[in-house]
Amino acid sequence: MEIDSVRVESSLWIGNKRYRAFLSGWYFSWTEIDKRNREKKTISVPVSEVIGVKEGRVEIQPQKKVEDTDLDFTLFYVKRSSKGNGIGAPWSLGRAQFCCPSRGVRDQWITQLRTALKTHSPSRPHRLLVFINPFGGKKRGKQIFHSLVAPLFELAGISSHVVVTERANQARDYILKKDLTGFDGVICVGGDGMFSELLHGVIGRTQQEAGISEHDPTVMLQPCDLHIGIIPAGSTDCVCFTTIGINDPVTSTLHIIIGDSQPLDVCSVHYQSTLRYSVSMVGYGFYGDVLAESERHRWMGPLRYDYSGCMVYLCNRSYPGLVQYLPGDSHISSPRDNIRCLSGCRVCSESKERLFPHFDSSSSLYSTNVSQYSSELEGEWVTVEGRFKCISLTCISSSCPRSPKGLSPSAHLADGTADLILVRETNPLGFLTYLHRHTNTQDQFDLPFVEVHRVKAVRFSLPPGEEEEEEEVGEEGDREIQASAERVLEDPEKLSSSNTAGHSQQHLAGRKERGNVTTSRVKRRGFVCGPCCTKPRSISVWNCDGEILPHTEISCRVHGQLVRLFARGVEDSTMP
Ligand SMILES: CCCCCCCCCCCCC/C=C/[C@@H](O)[C@H](CO)NC(=O)CCCCCCCCCCCCCCC
Ligand SMILES: Nc1ncnc2c1ncn2[C@@H]1O[C@H](COP(=O)(O)OP(=O)(O)OP(=O)(O)O)[C@@H](O)[C@H]1O
Ligand SMILES: [Ca+2]
Repeated sequence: MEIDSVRVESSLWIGNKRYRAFLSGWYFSWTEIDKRNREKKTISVPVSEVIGVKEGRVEIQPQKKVEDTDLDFTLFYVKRSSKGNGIGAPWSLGRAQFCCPSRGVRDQWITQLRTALKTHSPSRPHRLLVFINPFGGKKRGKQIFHSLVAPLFELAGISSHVVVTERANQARDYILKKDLTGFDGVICVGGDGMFSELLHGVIGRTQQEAGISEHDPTVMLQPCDLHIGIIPAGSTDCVCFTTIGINDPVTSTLHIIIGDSQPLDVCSVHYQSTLRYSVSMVGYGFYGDVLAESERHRWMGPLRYDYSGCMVYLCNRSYPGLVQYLPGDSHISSPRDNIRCLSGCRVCSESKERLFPHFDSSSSLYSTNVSQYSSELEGEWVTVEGRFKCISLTCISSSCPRSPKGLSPSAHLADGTADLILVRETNPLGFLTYLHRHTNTQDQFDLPFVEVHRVKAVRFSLPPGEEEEEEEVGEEGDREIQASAERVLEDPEKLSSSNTAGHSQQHLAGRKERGNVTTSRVKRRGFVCGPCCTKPRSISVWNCDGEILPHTEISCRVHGQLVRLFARGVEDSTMP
């Protein structure tokens, strides 16, 4: 065995084949040598993608040693599959069982590889806090974690504290209130709703600790260090799909183990003092109605969205609205430039300096006392008024299995902007064409009734005469209205009988428990639509990452690179 300061090299055997193995710099590679000493196929693994090095011949699942000698060691690493879904390809656990010429060489290899791992992969997590939603998606969260994720964590030497949730918002509250010392990240096993809980917990906690009032829409929020990992087990899994390229639990687990880090833009959605965060979609009109309708059919599982999508489509509604937006810098990028945000994206990495001009890289601290208020909100607002089939705002492309290229295919994960898509009133065929283009290669923005803008902030209001009649109900607020809202939450069918002061209750078929419930009473006008809703309505609801917002007139603002995920963006499948 030859060892110098930059390179370790020796002959090794896999079965009866001889290999020349090298560890140099960032890579470990092994090349087959045939009987005539000719070099054949080489496998090369970046040290940062080594999952673990074990003595002996180790199998995983069940993790056990098979018959071996003290000449063997096993290397586990990230293996890329060539068969993808057209966007990303799954990763699996690669395994190579090497036999060394002597025990001394074996021990040297194990030591050298483990040292290289520590040096070249310093930001791996050691301890994780895992939340499993047993009811998300097809209700397979617990099984997915125990059969696919936990054995890989064990192999990589990661310990985890697992909480199986018993109610909605438990994960969010845990992160906000409990001692998180010693955890290097928080993981959810579930869908976009579970991710949203972690997002609210992590952002809220970071602001509390930094003494920042997150409810102030003008304040510069403190970026969060605690990484979030997503093991997909939900119905849409949009955030996982967009940030990794596939919704596959093993691929997500491997990204977590190697400590990948992907910054992500987050949109804050404000109405007076209420606040929600969104990453994948703030949608009004079609997507709001689909969500409201789908909550009535939760029992259908992931299919509820397709069923509700058809029902709402057949209703053919459009809604009046006044949209104002603050454009992003069109010199940097545009939603129609056909540049896809891929792993290592230039637009995103160049955004960091612009987003954090006061970042001190030597101490890794973000100085908020230089300017507590963001200059990002300066600029000229643009106003658009009209009737819309749907209005969607997305910080990322929002690709998902249903729509592999997403709501806005050229959106960036971490550029500090969101894409605002305005689909004006059109005939049913036109709207179907728009929807259908989410599933094929045609440009969904190349339609006369669709416009898209890259923005930093958005405000939505109802046109004069359609205003929302709001009445805020806080924790100490009007108990009577709150109780009536909760009745509606329990049984949306009660909508028609729950009129208060002459107004019908908003279509709130939402989740079981909400912090600081705020309910709005909204005038409903217009025509009575067909199959899915028997009530007249000219006001829709907002779908905020799968949560129905209790207000119509909202203002949104993008916070660039506010959180970090255990991900790296979509890898370019055209690269070798
Ligand atoms: C003709 C085929 C058209 C297919 C059109 C597919 C467009 C899909 C765009 C998906 C964008 C997802 C954005 C992510 C949102 C998540 O934060 C959120 C929580 O998980 N998910 C949803 O709100 C879930 C939203 C799910 C929306 C599903 C809409 C399905 C529409 C089906 C319309 C069929 C018309 C058929 C006419 C006969
Ligand atoms: N134990 C629980 N009981 C009831 N609801 C829960 C529980 N744990 C979590 N939740 C809530 O369930 C909601 C949906 O969960 P999740 O996002 O995991 O699945 P999904 O809705 O099927 O997927 P998607 O959000 O991708 O459409 C979340 O908003 C979460 O707050
Ligand atoms: Ca963005």
